[in-house]
Amino acid sequence: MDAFLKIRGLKKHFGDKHVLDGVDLDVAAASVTTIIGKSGIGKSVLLKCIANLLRADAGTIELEGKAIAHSRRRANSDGGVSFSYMFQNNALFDSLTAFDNVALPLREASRLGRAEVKQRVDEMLGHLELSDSADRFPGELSGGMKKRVALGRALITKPQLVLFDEPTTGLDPERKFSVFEMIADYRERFGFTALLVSHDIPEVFEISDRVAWLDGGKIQFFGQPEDLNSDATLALSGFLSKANYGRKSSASHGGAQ
Ligand SMILES: Nc1ncnc2c1ncn2[C@@H]1O[C@H](COP(=O)(O)OP(=O)(O)OP(=O)(O)O)[C@@H](O)[C@H]1O
Repeated sequence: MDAFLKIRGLKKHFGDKHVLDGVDLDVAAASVTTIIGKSGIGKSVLLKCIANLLRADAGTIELEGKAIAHSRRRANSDGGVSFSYMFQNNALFDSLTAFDNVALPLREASRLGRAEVKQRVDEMLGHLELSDSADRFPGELSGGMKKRVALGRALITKPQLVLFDEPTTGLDPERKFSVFEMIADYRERFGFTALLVSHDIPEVFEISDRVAWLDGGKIQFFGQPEDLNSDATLALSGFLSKANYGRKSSASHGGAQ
């Protein structure tokens, strides 16, 4: 069966820096795939190319067999796959309350009436433990709360594909766990396909069906988290051990250490 998201030969350079140099990646429908890699290696650039926020120099990106340009960023569109993007820096609107930030994509989609928008947003804020902060502006929220508002905004339209750029960075361990749990839970309920960028190794592996390691402009490893230790090259082992993950010296099995 064809991949839900299929990337072939993707290239992107800035000046003389070839950040993506022939990325191939297949993502199955309703799966969670996590891209890992060193800081500055090109993970966000890859997500931005998929989200159509950056134009690749070469290569193809297809969603359900259609070139990405034919897909839509919002749900309920007449054609293409609906997707949303959760920005690394949240990208909330400072002049809008938490409620209005989450409601914005629903209002833009605009087929829902006021009461239904309110009901959906209230429900989302409840899941995110933000009901008491609905009327607060981003400037009045903690870093973790802003992250959760951004998560709510990414999920409120029930998109088919969600791109998460470091959804848990800066959160305390408990909140980190609850954001991962929420992504897994929403995926279960709405069946979306998720592509994440994360440095939270090994916690993110708990919800990942597949892991893709980006290095040297290409996906150098693609497989299940369990296979990371057994199939890792020397270079990948080096990356994983710096991330405090993986087989250490004579350990017989992989897994978090
Ligand atoms: N718009 C841009 N113009 C010029 N260079 C860019 C641009 N966007 C990204 N880059 C460069 O591309 C490289 C990859 O950046 P990217 O943000 O994708 O890294 P990353 O793997 O997501 O890093 P991190 O894990 O630290 O967030 C970096 O060298 C960055 O400076």
